[in-house]
Amino acid sequence: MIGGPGPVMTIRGFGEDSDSTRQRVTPGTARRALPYARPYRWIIVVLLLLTSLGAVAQVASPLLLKTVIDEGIIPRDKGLVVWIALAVAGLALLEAILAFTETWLSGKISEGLVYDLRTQVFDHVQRQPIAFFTRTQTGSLVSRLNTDVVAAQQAVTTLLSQSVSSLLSLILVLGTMFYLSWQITLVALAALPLFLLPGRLVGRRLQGLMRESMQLNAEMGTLMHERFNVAGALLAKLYGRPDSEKRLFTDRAGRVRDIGVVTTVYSRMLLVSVTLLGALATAVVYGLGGVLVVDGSFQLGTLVALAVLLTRLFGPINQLSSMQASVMTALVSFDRLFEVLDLRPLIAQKPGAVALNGSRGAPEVEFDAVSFRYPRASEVSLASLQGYAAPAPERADDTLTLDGITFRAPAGTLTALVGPSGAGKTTITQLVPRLYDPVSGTVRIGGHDVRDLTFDCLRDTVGMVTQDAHLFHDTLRANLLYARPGAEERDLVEACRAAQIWDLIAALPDGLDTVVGDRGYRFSGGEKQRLAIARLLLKAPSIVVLDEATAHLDSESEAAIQRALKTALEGRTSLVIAHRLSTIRDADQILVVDAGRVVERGVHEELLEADGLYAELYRTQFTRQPARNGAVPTPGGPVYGDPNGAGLPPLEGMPPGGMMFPPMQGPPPMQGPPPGAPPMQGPPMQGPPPMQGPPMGPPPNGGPMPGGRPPQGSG
Ligand SMILES: Nc1ncnc2c1ncn2[C@@H]1O[C@H](COP(=O)(O)OP(=O)(O)OP(=O)(O)O)[C@@H](O)[C@H]1O
Repeated sequence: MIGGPGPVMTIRGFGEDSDSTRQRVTPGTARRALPYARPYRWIIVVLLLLTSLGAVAQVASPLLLKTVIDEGIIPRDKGLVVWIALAVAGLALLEAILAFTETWLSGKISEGLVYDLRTQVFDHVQRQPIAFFTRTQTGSLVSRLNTDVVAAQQAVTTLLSQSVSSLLSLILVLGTMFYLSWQITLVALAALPLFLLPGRLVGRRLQGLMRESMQLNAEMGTLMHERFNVAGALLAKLYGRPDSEKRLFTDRAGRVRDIGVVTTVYSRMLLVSVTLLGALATAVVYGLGGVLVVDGSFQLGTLVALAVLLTRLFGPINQLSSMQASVMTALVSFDRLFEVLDLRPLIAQKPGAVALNGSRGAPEVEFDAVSFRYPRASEVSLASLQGYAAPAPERADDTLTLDGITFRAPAGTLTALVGPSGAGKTTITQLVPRLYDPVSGTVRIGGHDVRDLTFDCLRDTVGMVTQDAHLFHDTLRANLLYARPGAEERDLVEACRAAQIWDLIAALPDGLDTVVGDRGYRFSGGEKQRLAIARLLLKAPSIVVLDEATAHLDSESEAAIQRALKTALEGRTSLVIAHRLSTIRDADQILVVDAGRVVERGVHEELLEADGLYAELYRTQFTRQPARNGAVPTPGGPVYGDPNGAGLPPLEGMPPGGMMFPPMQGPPPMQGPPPGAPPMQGPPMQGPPPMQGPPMGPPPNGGPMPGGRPPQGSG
């Protein structure tokens, strides 16, 4: 959610959305919640026994009080007084032991429940497809795992520790009172329905308030989450204004405060009304009982015992009536958790899914008439997790993002995807590891429909490096081991070396134990991508899906990434969203994607010759700078660095192989001097600094491009 400049933007959050907050608890929620107590049934049985024993102890002490007054103090029997005093002390000790054991047992149950619910929800959420996460607010999701889980647990604990003991206390206290004085007990019983009324009335209101409060807390959490991660903080620093940011937060925190006040008032109202009723009933007992004692039809000890019993009668009633309210509010939390648990992952592993035979080398990737549209929010997520209430019902947009994509990427070859922005290149690559499923057509790996393969197999087979490679806020080592937990130190070093990042890591004081900042913000874009390549190399997948960085990199990083990629793609079936000249030149096939379709396909020269979209893209994307003297690379003409064009001079204005940028004004920089030329002193004039790494110019012998793709089978 974004706070606009100036006055706080009106945000249609869930606080104002009646549907999501006033919604009643789904019928059957309580029945569904009960099985969560099943694993603890034996502890629950012991707990119930102990609480029942506690209830008996509660009734025993007023009876001892009556005995000590009527049979010990008034008849002056010192021996009996001492014995009863000892019994009271023993009873107090027993109650203390019971209370301690009950707390321990109920703690075991409640924390166990929190653990069970959290792990279940976490596991369920992590199985959701990527579309779920693109639609969901992280803060709201985290709130479900924190606040709702705890609220749900509190209800179960309250129910367990209070329900049986309160009910038993009520019965025992009433029975004892009846035995002592049926008249006074009848008066107390007459007041009983009054005690249940506030719980019933306030409980409903509390339920609504609870749901709203949870949602407002989640909104506040989301805001903090969004603003305090590095990307959000950066955006806020660059575009946000501290005052409007503060106002936005103050607004949300204010709503949390307001609802907190109302909730407290309602909860307190419940307690106060029950206490008031209790006090009124006690007054009746004092009045009625006192008159009976004065009349001599009642003993003093009995009146004292009745007064004490009465306080123990209202305690359980109070608990029972507030329990009703707390269970009702807690059902809201269970309901909100079940809502998440009921969300069936749109992409799931098929029963009987198979794994590929890993020993057969890199498999082929095939798209067969694949069409795709991004799932609608309602298909993958929950309105209450998306943070905004949709202003209107979601538009049914059935426009296809991909329309009938068909191609084969033969085993061990490089397929480059090029096309205008928004054409669908990333979408195509996301169908290979099943981040999404097509709406029609089939994506195959090694001849198998990807929907028939196990998730483990897909994870092992397909490695993906995105432009903005994510790193966890942990050590470099932990980030690398995430791809292959069992990797040894030398494997890590080797992968880092191959990814051209080892020198940098070795130079850090803590080496591999350096902690990466939030989302890898400690490293530059180029460094992060090389770390991601190292992670990919550790995983050693047989299919590589790569989105080349579009960012301008200095020539050194560019060359380093290129070398890293050379290793990463070697001997693997690769699908690369190409932004580099060297990639499209070295590609075994280029697919030109436009508006969700493959509009051209072939190799570089063929496509240039066809003078279609590719030739246009080539001129605009790959050779941005107008050439010297206004010349542009000639479609179909000789290509600098082309193995077949050995010895041909570079096209004017075109950077040497592997370099998309920068534009050249002078002769192409070379790492080494051209054959026969005197060694170059200093950087070349007017051009970018000389490249480190593989020479960027055409090889003198007309062989394959250095830094480019090795000949088939070399890996
Ligand atoms: N998660 C998503 N939900 C809905 N639509 C999406 C989603 N991701 C992408 N799109 C849309 O799908 C279309 C294709 O996007 P895609 O990212 O595949 O394009 P691209 O060719 O990779 O573009 P670029 O070169 O700019 O990265 C775009 O119109 C985009 O707006």
